[in-house]
Amino acid sequence: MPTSPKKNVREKKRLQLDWRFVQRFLSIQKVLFPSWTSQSVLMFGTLLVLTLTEQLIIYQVGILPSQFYMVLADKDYAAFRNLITLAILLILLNSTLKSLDQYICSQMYVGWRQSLTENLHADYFRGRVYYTLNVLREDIDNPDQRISQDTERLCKQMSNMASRIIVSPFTLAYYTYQCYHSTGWMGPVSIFGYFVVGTISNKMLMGPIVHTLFQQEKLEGDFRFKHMQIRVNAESAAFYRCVCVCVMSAHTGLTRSQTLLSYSVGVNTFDYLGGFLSYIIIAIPIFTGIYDDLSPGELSALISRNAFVCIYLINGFSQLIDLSTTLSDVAGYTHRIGELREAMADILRRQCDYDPASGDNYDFDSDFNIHAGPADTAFVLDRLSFRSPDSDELLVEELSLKISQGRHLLVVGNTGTGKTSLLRVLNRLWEADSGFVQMTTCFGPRGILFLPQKPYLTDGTLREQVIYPLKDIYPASGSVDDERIIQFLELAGVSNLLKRTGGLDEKVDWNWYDVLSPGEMQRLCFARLFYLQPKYAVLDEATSALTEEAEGQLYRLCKQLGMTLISLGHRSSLEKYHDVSLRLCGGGRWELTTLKENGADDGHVIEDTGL
Ligand SMILES: Nc1ncnc2c1ncn2[C@@H]1O[C@H](COP(=O)(O)OP(=O)(O)OP(=O)(O)O)[C@@H](O)[C@H]1O
Repeated sequence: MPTSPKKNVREKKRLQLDWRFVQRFLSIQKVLFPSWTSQSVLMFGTLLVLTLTEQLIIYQVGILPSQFYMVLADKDYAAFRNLITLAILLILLNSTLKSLDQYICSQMYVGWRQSLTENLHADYFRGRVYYTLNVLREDIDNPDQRISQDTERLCKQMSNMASRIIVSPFTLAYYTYQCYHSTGWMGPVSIFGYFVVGTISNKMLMGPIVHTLFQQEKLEGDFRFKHMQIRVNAESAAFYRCVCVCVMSAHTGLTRSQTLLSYSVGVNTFDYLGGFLSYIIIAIPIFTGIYDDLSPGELSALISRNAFVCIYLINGFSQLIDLSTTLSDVAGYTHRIGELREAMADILRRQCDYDPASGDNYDFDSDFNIHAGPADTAFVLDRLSFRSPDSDELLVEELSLKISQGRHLLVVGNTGTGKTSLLRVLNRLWEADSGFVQMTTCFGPRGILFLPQKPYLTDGTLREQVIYPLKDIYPASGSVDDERIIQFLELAGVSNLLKRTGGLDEKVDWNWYDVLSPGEMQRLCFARLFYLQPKYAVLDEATSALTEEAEGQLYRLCKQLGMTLISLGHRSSLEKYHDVSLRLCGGGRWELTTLKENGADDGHVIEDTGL
């Protein structure tokens, strides 16, 4: 028996910098760097060359002061002039390289964000993954936020880290050598020891940050979602006069900044102590008399050079420690995105027996197992039983039924008895408990089209509303189509929209949901149905906001256009447009009855329209 998706809720583990983070991070890197010849790899290589060159220049700039000490002590004017020219050239070169480095980092950020978003979208919009994630799974909060904001922040942080991480091994190795050369083993050993102590204390302070970031992002998502709900349902909320979007996101922001406070005290202390350590290291060879034979000018030059080398080495380590702040953010975002990817892969494997890692293309329609069968049949249901996701009680038990062309079916029953759920099972949004659904017609504008209980409108022009889900003007010859669309808008009773929108192709600056009344929305959906003329129209209380008279007109039109109707509704007035009635009685029980002959009711509404 298939398990309910809601029972898949995984136990929440505390997320941190662990092996799971490494696995998730590497799997995201495979998306960002798909092959050795990919653009990201090329950019990364260029960045490596640039940052290394930049480091060579920085070294030259760093030892300039020691050369200045020498020439000033010797009062060598010609050498001083040459040194000034060299300094200006080096600084110009350095700033150019730095700007190029920043440019490549920002390009990498854009490229990474695009690749990762496309990769997430590919799975999110494959089959019915987005439905399962948003409606049925409770373990993945705010998938939309993970795809938009978290992806953006992850890519931004990684691009910020990129050049620093690339260059670290080289600078650390080079300056360790230079430090050893100037101070003997004491210098590098004390700096390494200092780094180890700093790393251990940072790791301890950083642990809670990854988890708080994860929690904060979750609450940020909930916060935005609440605002979005208010935005979409502003009028209903205003009637209730009860709007409360709590300040939860601000609250966790506070918790996180408290956690960050102790952490940044650690990082700052490490940075400042590092500055002093360099002088202690340089002081040792001076006080032990190693440099006693040098003149004051030579000693100043040496101290300056040594100070640069030691401070740069300490700075290299400090930067690594500073990077850990960014790393904790990267870990938080990586967990959120990694978790989403794993959940999507899991849904795809369960629902569609498809492995996204295989790289094959997945055809959602093939998922419906369209069987060769009688051409005049849409569904054959054989002993079908199903329940709602978080319930143990069957909504419908062992339902056997054939839905065929020309035999209009009305599904009735009390609220919550499972009428819409039957459609969900037919549409494979929910798994059946047992039994079998055989489909012989495909979903889509020409096969079976659903008009859901809540009308779905796009945010485009009036034409786009009518032709939805088709995207292009259909058929190719636009003018004929315009006539059809206008005629169907008239027949559906919403031709006034043409005036309000200013034409079929005028972009409107209002939200369709805010300005159309529920009845207008339902009528507009009927115009869509007339335009698409599917073989089967599934109408889920599609006329609930209309009068019985308007309902009658629209139903008769659908039948005259050759559609077979499968309707869900409460009104007894609907019976006269159907041949069979399926009553869901609750507790799994159902009754199938044949309704009396209704042909006489099909009055002529479309006369000589050529439709
Ligand atoms: N996503 C969901 N998760 C859990 N339970 C759900 C979900 N959607 C619906 N249900 C439950 O399944 C049951 C059947 O719902 P369904 O929408 O099929 O009712 P209906 O017969 O169409 O009712 P109505 O006449 O009000 O439209 C209800 O108890 C409902 O609360």
